[in-house]
Amino acid sequence: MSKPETTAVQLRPEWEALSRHHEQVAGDSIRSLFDADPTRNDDLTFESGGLVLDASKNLLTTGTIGLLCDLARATGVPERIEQMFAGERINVTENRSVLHVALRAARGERIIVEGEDVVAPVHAVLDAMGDFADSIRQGDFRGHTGKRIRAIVNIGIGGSDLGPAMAYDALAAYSDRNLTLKFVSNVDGGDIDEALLHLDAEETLFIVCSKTFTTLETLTNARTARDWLLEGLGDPAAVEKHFVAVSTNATEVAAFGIDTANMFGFWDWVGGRYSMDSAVGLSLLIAIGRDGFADLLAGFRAMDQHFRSAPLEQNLPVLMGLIGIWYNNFWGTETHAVLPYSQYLARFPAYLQQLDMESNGKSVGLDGEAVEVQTGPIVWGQPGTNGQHAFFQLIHQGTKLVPCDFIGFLRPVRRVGDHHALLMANMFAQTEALAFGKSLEEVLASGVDAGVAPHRVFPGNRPTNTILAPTLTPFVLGQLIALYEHKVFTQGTVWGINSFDQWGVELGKVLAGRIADDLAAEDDSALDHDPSTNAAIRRFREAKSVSAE
Ligand SMILES: O=P(O)(O)OC[C@H]1O[C@](O)(CO)[C@@H](O)[C@@H]1O
Repeated sequence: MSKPETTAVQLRPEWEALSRHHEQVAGDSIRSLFDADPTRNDDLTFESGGLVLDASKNLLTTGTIGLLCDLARATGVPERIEQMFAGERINVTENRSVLHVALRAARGERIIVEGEDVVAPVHAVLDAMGDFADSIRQGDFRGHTGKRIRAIVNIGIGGSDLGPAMAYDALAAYSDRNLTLKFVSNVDGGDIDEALLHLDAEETLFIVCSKTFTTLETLTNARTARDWLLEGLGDPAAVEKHFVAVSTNATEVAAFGIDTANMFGFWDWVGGRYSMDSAVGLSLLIAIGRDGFADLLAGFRAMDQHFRSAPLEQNLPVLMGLIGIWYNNFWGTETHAVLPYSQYLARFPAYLQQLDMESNGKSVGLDGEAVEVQTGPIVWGQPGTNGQHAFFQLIHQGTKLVPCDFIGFLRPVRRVGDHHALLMANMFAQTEALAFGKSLEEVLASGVDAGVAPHRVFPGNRPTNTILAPTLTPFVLGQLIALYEHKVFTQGTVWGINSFDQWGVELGKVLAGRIADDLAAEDDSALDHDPSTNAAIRRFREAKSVSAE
């Protein structure tokens, strides 16, 4: 691996300029910023394809945005965007291109990587997925005993689970309600046990989804699913009609016993957490149909084009990335909350946790040296209004500064009474309360007892982004996901890290393999872990021998 020449970001004059700027503005409040410039939201509201970002309830000015964009230019964000779209091997530790943007390129577009167009094969797989989905939705594809497929179980984990699972919930209103979809990920047997509880083997299709097809959880669950199917149908030939695979690894798919004719492929230039718009989205495509999936891809594509072409000062993913850096690196915040005001997006924060934290949870730079600035934040969140009744207390009155993204929709997916207006009233109220708070004088003036008054003060000055979209459609979901994908890339570029590997997950996997052997071994004389781990293994072995008696 060649080590690029880089300047540590904290040594750049643009970083220094931001540090000085922070000292100058640290005493400002969001309230004082609005007092000084009552129309600042006009200058701090940005739009792309109907998606609106109002960044005015942040601890920043247009001057801050200018300085942050200078930093982005100095660290090569525009060049890195071009390198990604051109298929350069920017994932240097794995020597791979990073081309999830090719997954949503329009039919007929060409992206040439090492002499080969990658867009035509993408559309060949999409076409095969669409045909397969049609045959299931129309009842042409049948199970081993001739019954229609009515339940689909996606078996995968991480990027092979979170994306389709999140999007299936998000787009439930667009899904074929005659089909039941389940997502099984955890190696905890309870996951698959519960998922299979009310399913009929004759009507169930398993999609075994794994980029590598070597992942312990997925293969363990897939074997359990196969046993369950064979127990139900009694004929090994049934596997062919009830199992398909999504993978880059045909050899392992065949070794598992799935005919590679029933495999939907993708490529090593698609990272797991960037893969939901590849064949990894097969379960989703079956649920929402090929047109729905095409709309989703069009939404991704619209945001890709915006990211590639909009000036940095107007570029939504770049701005969200830079605002995150402003808090993470200059205000010292540790976490970032994502708060969708949509029950359909309940799993969006969990999806973003992998996208963001697996991408930017790094402490070594592209040059192999330790990074000396803070990198990726801890990402967390829950849908509104539920979060309000759980952890918003801390965001309003706690000692920690938590920058938040509030995501809402102008119209509901389906109107149910006046729920939507109440939902959105809450979202707007929260961002107002967080920004402007309620002073001691205001609390006292409202007649509150002086002894209790301090407890009822809202300090305000808590920063939020407001993201508004017309309504939650497949297109809008695609825009939102791509918005966050490119935000993460922007941040990784400024910090000088590789957002596309995940070596940090490996050690635990290796140790788990060794410990699984230890748990199954005849005796514990060979245990060679630390004393605490050895003791835990012994406790487990003892409990096992007691329950076996
Ligand atoms: O799709 P696979 O190869 O089963 O991997 C699943 C997940 O495991 C990880 O490698 C982390 O362990 C993720 O990056 C990936 O999305």
